[in-house]
Amino acid sequence: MTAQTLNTFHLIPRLERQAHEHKGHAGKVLMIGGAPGMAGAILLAGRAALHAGAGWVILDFVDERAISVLSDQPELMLRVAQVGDVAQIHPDVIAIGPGLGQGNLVKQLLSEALQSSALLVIDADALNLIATNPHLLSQLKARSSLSTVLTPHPGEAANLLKETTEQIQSNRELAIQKLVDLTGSIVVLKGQHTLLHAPEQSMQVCLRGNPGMGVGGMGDVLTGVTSAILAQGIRHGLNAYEAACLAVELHSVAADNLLNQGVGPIGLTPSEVLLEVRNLINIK
Ligand SMILES: NC(=O)C1=CN([C@@H]2O[C@H](COP(=O)(O)OP(=O)(O)OC[C@H]3O[C@@H](n4cnc5c(N)ncnc54)[C@H](OP(=O)(O)O)[C@@H]3O)[C@@H](O)[C@H]2O)[C@@H](O)CC1
Ligand SMILES: Nc1ncnc2c1ncn2[C@@H]1O[C@H](COP(=O)(O)OP(=O)(O)O)[C@@H](O)[C@H]1O
Repeated sequence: MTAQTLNTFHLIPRLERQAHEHKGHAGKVLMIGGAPGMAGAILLAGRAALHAGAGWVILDFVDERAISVLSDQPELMLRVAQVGDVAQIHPDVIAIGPGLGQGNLVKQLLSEALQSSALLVIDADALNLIATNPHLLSQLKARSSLSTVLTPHPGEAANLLKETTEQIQSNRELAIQKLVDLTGSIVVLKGQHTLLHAPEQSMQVCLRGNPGMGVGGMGDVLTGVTSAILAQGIRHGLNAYEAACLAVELHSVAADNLLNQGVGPIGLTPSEVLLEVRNLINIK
């Protein structure tokens, strides 16, 4: 199979806000992560979701101590993660994984997310948990079609397929096909020339982006942007595959725009990229 080059910006007008719309039309995103030492990952994902247009963004922190030090974005709703939150909050989209860590509570939170009817974005440690826990994998497979987006980098893809990073990178198209077959989900295989694929969808490749994106937190921003586009797409006529494709292209083009403005590649930050994503979504 040969991937088609991603070309999604014609979808942006569908996200346009009509005069009568309120935050409910932009969707509610619940993000779960932020274990000790990794609060920044979920905070970046949350800030990205906010700047990419989600109506509400609620961050569930695994590390309760993190909440008191994170006050630079008061629009975010900060909570301590607990079993039962998904049922209480009723999110449109759940993103789980950035800085999630491992452990029993985290497994229960992931299992709860996998059983919910919300759209799901699964990243980072949540992918590694699925890779080592057949019960979580079967819960993932039981989800309805095109309701879940997985965003592995090559290391996480290797864990899921029980291969090495080198094997993944030596044939990325084969790897993403195997990931789709294994999980039945929308898969975003990150890295240079990010690939997207899903059951019954055509494989896409993103030829945008640059090595300035190789910095901790850049994937967390993609998780946030993807969640926000999914959340807005529900009431704006974008399916989850279209939303994932648009998010990847926005993220990469934002990083390229910054490069063209003389920002980076060395020292380009995820925080700058998420602001440029907002600029791109609002261009008419
Ligand atoms: N501010 C915070 O709090 C932040 C917290 N974070 C959180 O930290 C946790 C650990 O996540 P992590 O991804 O950094 O480490 P990890 O899973 O060991 O994978 C690294 C290995 O994967 C591979 N690999 C990756 N990309 C590749 C590529 N393009 N091309 C090829 N290979 C590639 C590569 O493997 P190698 O080549 O070495 O075999 C590499 O060594 C996680 O929860 C995350 O959310 C981060 O989000 C950062 C900001
Ligand atoms: N050389 C590159 N060219 C294009 N995109 C890149 C390059 N390096 C990294 N990226 C992108 O940056 C992001 C890094 O994500 P990830 O590895 O999950 O980082 P983190 O876990 O630190 O947030 C992905 O979207 C990836 O596609």
